[in-house]
Amino acid sequence: MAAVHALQCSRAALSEELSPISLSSEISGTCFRSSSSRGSTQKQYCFRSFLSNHLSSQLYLKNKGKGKCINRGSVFCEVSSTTVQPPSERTRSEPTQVQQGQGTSELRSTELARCDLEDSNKRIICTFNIIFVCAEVSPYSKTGGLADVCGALPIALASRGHRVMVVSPRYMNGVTDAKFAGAFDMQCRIKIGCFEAEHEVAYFHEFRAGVDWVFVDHPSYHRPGNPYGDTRGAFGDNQFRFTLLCHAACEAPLVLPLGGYTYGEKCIFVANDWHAGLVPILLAAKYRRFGVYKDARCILAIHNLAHQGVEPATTFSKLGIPGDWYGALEWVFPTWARAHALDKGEAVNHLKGAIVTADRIVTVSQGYAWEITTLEGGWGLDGLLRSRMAVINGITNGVDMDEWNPVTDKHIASQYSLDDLAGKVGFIGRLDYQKGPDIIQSAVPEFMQDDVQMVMLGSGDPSIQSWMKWAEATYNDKFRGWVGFSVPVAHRITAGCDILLMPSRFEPCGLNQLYAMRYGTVPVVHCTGGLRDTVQDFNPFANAGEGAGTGWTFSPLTKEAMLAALWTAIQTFREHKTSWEGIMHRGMEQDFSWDRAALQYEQIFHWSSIDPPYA
Ligand SMILES: Nc1ncnc2c1ncn2[C@@H]1O[C@H](COP(=O)(O)OP(=O)(O)O[C@H]2O[C@H](CO)[C@@H](O)[C@H](O)[C@H]2O)[C@@H](O)[C@H]1O
Repeated sequence: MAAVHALQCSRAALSEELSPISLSSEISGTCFRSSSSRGSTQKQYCFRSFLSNHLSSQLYLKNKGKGKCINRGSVFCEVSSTTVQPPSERTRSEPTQVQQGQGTSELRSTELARCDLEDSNKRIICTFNIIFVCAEVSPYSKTGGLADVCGALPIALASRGHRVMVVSPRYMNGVTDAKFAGAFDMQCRIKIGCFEAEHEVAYFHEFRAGVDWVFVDHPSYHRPGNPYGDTRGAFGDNQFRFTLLCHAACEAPLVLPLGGYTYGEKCIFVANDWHAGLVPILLAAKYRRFGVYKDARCILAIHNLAHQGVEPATTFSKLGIPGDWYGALEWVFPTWARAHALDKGEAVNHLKGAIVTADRIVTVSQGYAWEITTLEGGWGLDGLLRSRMAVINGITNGVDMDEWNPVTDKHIASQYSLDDLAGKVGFIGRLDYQKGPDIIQSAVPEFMQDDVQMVMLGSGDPSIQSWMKWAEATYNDKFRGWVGFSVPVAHRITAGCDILLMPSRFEPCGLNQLYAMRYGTVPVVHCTGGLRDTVQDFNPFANAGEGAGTGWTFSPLTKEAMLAALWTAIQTFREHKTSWEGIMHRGMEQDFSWDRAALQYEQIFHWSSIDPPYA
């Protein structure tokens, strides 16, 4: 009970900004700082990072002493009796599995077998030079989960002994510029030939948490708004801006003397989403054919297949890619998607280009790795993805344990109420088709009849934004809608609600349900993608009546199914307190640390370096 009390204490009240709803009121306490659960969680985490740092350096020294290390540039690689299965054997049967329509479970068990990382921890004794290329990275720039991943995974990899650089634009929007204050001009200028001109870019650099954070500076990154657009919509020159990023990222390991030494040619690039999609093509077309980057590899990390970077075919000649590589980016829309009779549907697709040239492909959960190879989840790329099935893996995202820690979270207050039995339900996310806010919209009139309170945070679709304002006015004592993007409010909602609702139509991984579980907030989610992988349905009868599961999943994605799951959850919250505490406990006890995912990424890097370059 003490632990649960501590958990309850850490469930802070929502912010003053969300008042006047009193989401939690009566009992206040300074609470969780003295919580025993906090102590143990922190200790375990510290011990794990200590152990992994210690192990990687020990292993390196040990093998160096035995003369087992080959120093290949800056990559130390053990020649060992490793039992890593050759990629061809490992993957031969997989496309067949999917074609035969075997279920997800078979596929998942194959994937799990491939990422048997308990074991790989013992046998992989390599360090890599790793270059992440991404359009946004937390805490410097963020609109969503891509930034969270690119801000945390590199640190986890660096703590395991790898040399890691993250390359992202230096956005100066007049509002969040101070976030880049620790990054200094490296006085290194290069000229990039693309879009019919030579464009000079500069590099800014900050070394933090063991990682080289490199920011590409160019006037096109200096404007109000977020990384992709402003209040009037997406920027019209995004293709140019991210083409520039890809070129600059490919040059960075060759030209930047970070800590006195360049990263050199022998590196592993991790190209994130379409914005970095030209990286594997450039490596092959611009560099490798002239003998540069012969030993480099590129992993494509797909966070969201719905965004592909599709532009008119005529833009190909501006990308700075040799003309004979047009086929890699070529994309033809199906007839039904063409605008008019003379429209030939010809386009270039940056993500498609990366899919056909990357050495390996990673998605952010195993469920999503399978979904993108299906007609329903492939967004037109399922055929191509099936053809590369042998090199696709799913690795579930982790959680930044420092940023999302209910024990030390500076954004949340400490008041809470054990007696407040009105279920508090929250939603955090972009207001767009993917996240299913329209399903919530359709359910709210019925849902508000119950003794519940609901808070939504997000921005996007103007019609949903206006509806949130309408709902707040209509159900003033029960509903709050916060239109905008606010990390502190996201933390407060995660901590203050009893239930987090995620009716996503598709969800490659989803981070909010992971954050929620870590904060003892119970997720109720649509059974799809990473949500299905990470939330286990509550079963009160499992474990000899002790119960099992960490939340509720519902399917199909309808108002009725969602309300049924919500009402079951709320009834459990009200009438079965012990079961509820069990669900909270099990959620909080899960290991969502990036250490686990970092191990799996290491395995992928290792496999990619066994195979010759794909393109
Ligand atoms: N209005 C708001 N104010 C403050 N914070 C807000 C906010 N709206 C969203 N956020 C924050 O942004 C992040 C969104 O995470 P998601 O997992 O939903 O990612 P997203 O769909 O953007 O990205 C894609 O990439 C990620 C990472 O791989 C995948 O998990 C995901 O499934 C995929 O769609 C969370 O940290 C959330 O708290």
